[in-house]
Amino acid sequence: RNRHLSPPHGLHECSTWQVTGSSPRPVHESWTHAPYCVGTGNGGGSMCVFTNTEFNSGRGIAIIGQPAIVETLVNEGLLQTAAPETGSSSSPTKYTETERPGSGIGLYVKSSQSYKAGEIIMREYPTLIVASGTSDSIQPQVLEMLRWKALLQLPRTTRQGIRALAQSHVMHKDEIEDILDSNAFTHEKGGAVYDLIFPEAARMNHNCIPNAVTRTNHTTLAMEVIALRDILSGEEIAHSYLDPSIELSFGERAKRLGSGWAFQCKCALCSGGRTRLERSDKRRKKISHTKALLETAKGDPGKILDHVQTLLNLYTEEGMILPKADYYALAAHACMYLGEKKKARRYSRMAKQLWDVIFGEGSRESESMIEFENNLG
Ligand SMILES: C[S@@+](CC[C@H](N)C(=O)[O-])C[C@H]1O[C@@H](n2cnc3c(N)ncnc32)[C@H](O)[C@@H]1O
Repeated sequence: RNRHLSPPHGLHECSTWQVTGSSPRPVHESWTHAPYCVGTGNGGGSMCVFTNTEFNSGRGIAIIGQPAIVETLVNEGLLQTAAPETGSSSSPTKYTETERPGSGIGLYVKSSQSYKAGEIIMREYPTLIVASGTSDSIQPQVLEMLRWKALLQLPRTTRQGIRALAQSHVMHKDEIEDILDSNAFTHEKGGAVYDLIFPEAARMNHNCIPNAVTRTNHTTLAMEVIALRDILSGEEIAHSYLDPSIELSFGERAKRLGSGWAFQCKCALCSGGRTRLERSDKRRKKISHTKALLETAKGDPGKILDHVQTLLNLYTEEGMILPKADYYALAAHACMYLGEKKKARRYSRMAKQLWDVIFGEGSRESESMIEFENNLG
């Protein structure tokens, strides 16, 4: 499916971002329009459009899905807004949308502004949700009609914002389907998959060496974009549409981005010339090879530490930040087995620092490193 891939395992989990507010309102009071339903023809089920135009200070939200799934989402707190979005007075933006040839609109840090590693760049609530299974259990024309119904029920500004998003214009696709394919973020929750439209976050371009990462709140399905490293004035804010924990060569990335999103990548690495690309491909191959060696080193902390240090150096040279967290943690454990407490503590802190960024402070991953340090004595 042509979607922003799910972030690497567990990345969507956000255990620290607590939702405040009262208990959810009854489901029947949640919508400003009567739910619009069609039978799916599969065992008498139905697929509906649920819309609340007042949600999120009048930006609105429309959801396409089976009533039971949507009811569960609402009961779990979907319609509670937990924290201000960026762009509000309490959270002004330090980035701006700029159009550049080759990659269209992207998000760039404003002049004399910057982000620190771990800083929240953007927080946004979804405006359109398509619940999983929807496309498998319903005729394409009916689904197309439901998508249009959902869009047309949204407030005009929101609708215009969604229709202004990028499209691939390939294969005479339906407009809304094309917008979803080019812009939706996928989130998994309770065995279901949701395609989510965040009109602002959707302006983020792909980069093969991302400086930002996204995480989605499990309850509200709001998305946060976090700086993976310091991002300076004028720099583009970009995340990876591909799973950054897999080292793909330039050719493989080009193939996946072409078939998934129908574009040729113009990020600094991909347009940086042959020498740079060849070096990167070689390094990524070496990373894969070292990972394979690591698999064979099980039970030998000395060897594990050697391979992990090689990997960490290669990731640093390549500018890849996200995959390092797991290896910092592994290095910490290897050092502990080798009796090198000081080094173990250092690696453990590096793992925690990165997991704080990726999953949030207080996340299971970050807490595990605190426990590790406590057990070190
Ligand atoms: C989610 S949108 C990103 C925002 C988009 N540039 C816009 O103008 O709204 C995805 C589309 O942006 C373009 N794009 C994203 N990353 C790119 C990159 N690294 N190089 C070239 N085009 C890119 C492609 O057209 C892609 O289908």
